[in-house]
Amino acid sequence: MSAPDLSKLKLYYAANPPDLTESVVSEDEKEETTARPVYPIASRRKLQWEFKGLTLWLELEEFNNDLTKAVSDFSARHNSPFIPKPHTTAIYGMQHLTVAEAKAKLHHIKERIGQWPTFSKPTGITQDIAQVGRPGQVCSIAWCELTLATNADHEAALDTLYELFYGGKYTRDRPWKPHNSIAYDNPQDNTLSLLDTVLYASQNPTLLGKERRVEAISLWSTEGKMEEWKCLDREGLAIIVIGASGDLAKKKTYPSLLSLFADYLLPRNVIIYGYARSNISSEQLREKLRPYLTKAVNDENVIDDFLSRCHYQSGPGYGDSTSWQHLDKEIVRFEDEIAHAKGVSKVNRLFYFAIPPNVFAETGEAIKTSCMSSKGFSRMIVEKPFGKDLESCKEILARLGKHFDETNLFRIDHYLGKEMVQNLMVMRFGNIWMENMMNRNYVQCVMLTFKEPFGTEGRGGYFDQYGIIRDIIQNHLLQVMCLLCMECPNKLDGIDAGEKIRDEKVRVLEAMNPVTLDEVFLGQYEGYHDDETITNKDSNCPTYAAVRCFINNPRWAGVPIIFKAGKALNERKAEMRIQFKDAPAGEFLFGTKVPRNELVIKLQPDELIYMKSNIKTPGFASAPIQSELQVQYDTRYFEQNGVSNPDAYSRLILDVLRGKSAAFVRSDELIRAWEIFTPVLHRIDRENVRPHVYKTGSRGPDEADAWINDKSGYVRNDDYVWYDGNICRKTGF
Ligand SMILES: NC(=O)C1=CN([C@@H]2O[C@H](COP(=O)(O)OP(=O)(O)OC[C@H]3O[C@@H](n4cnc5c(N)ncnc54)[C@H](OP(=O)(O)O)[C@@H]3O)[C@@H](O)[C@H]2O)C=CC1
Ligand SMILES: O=C1O[C@H](COP(=O)(O)O)[C@@H](O)[C@H](O)[C@H]1O
Repeated sequence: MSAPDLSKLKLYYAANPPDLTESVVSEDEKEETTARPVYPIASRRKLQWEFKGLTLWLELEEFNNDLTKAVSDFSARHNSPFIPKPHTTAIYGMQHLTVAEAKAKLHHIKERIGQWPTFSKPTGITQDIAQVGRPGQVCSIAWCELTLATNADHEAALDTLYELFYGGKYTRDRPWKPHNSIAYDNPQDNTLSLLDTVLYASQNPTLLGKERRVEAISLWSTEGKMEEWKCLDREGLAIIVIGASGDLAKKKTYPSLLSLFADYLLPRNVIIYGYARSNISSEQLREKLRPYLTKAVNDENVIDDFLSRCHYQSGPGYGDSTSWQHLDKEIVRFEDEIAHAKGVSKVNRLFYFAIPPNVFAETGEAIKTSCMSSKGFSRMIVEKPFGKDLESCKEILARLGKHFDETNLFRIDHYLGKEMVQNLMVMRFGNIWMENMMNRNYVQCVMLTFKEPFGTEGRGGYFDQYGIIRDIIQNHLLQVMCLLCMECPNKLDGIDAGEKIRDEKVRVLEAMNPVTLDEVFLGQYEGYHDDETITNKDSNCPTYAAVRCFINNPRWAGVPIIFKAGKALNERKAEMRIQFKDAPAGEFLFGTKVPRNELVIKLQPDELIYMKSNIKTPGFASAPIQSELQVQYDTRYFEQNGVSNPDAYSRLILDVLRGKSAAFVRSDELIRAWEIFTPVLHRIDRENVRPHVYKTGSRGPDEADAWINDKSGYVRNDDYVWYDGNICRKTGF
């Protein structure tokens, strides 16, 4: 994101700050005021204020934790107290309600207000000093805030809140002035400055450049000084990683949870239980996870803190209700502990199904009967592939659907959380050239590629039953293709945006015919059966596949779509490649065909977009030469800022915690995806179709390139390749 346009902001600095000697301060502070006229920063007095009663805070959506980070940076920089949670205050200091009464009312907010209207981008930055506060508050403080605009929807929501909490006995001043305070300070030796805040905001563009949703309304006891404030309705979280002994859990799930934890994106009151059949101890699990965690976060203290919250329980099976009852008891014990020690009354549960699909349904059923939360939501994240074919998918849908509604069931496809996939909306619909060229008039073929340099590596128990089409193509590549090829949804934001996007994806799938066997090319790497976790030593399980399909709609009719995926190949790579048709002037103008334009959107290992384009050979020569228009994310965005992209799983797990479902797979998408692939998968199994053998570490079976070129009309330009992190010609420039 570019730096915000600060010229549009109102910058407000109190023109005539009040005379501080007239401040209304609390009794105990008065003495101190007269005792110490000058204060070195290091031994600064506490703020001169005292609040009373209960307060309602709106906790706003954060972008990579930006508000929390701003609060923390400012308090460190100014040696001022840390605001316990970034917030916009909705009601100050209520003294007419007991905590129990207020809590009871709090739980009616959802039904009365539903979703609080989204706040527009901040409209100003304010630095001011106040001596007398609002009801319940006696204070003298300086502060810096991001000022938010209010409108009729916000005013109406706030009216409802007041009515709920005051029963119409208290008339509030209109209009409301919502704001996010990022720092408080002592007025006497206040070191906050407007300029400082403006500079900080300009270096942290999300602070001013984004709309924010209200994620939670929390109730605080704001009695006394800030350090004594206590959240009365803070949420806790129990995460249950099912299949904790497995490959996904160690490589992706736990490291992503750690990243969220390190970035303060998980509640501090969090506990993580692993569950699987393997008989290991919690300590053994921690030791197994540690090497993977150190790759995600470079701070041993944070890792130790995280691991101290990780526990493990084994059981005889995933549908074993006794094991789930036992786990439930453990979680309840945790809930009681934090309720007692920290006043946390709401504890959500997040169940992560990192297991093969054949045990999804029994797991869900056992959780439903024995391990649901009675104190918060219970959400399920279910991995792909969702079933093995159409029939099993429908069975799992039905069995899980009986117990969990769509708002609590998240079918994850982590490719939807990758930066370059999330970028597709803007790429496709924010660029006029892209919108105009992405159709059958210009595009020769679309190719979606997944390559991995390792084989099954102990995952044979799962992989041999599924194979590469079910593992990668039917879900990851198909999902990416839908986003790349779909029509423009009429919304990207707001409550129903997720449905609108998924409606468009389903339309693409509905325009595709089921794949037939002659549209499929299969391969298996040499030595596949040597993995001891593969019991069928004659297995025809494909570890490589190329598949051709078409999207039969006016935009794409006749354009071959190629999916290509393989394990144990020469490199790790995932990309979308759109090859355009020949430039008509090429041959008659330059005497030779010029290479075709190709738009490549690379998901990994690094994020990159380039358009292979023809330019004149630099210097005296004039012959066309292929070059590239390129954006490399690392050098363009990340290196100089010392940041990197959040990983796909972290993004998606966060979406689940926030109840956002747009990047998850809806049941009708799934059914259609299986309708497209099930007939050919059954035929491969039934007829024991033998795959072409290829060498480990190669580009795949020798015959694959010719098959793909024949099926797609793709012209490979071997002169010009991606090599060692750079695009280069093998000869010449
Ligand atoms: N590995 C990865 O990188 C990714 C995996 N996934 C998906 O995650 C899920 C799990 O994959 P992954 O962790 O790689 O696979 P694993 O083979 O490692 O399986 C995970 C755990 O499930 C249990 N398990 C394995 N096979 C069976 C079986 N036949 N019946 C019952 N339980 C079994 C094992 O635990 P125990 O024996 O201790 O009970 C194992 O530790 C799959 O659906 C996969 O598609 C998705 C994205 C990436
Ligand atoms: O879903 C899966 O994905 C991984 C590859 O994920 P990536 O993010 O590293 O590209 C793959 O290894 C695994 O077989 C599959 O189940």
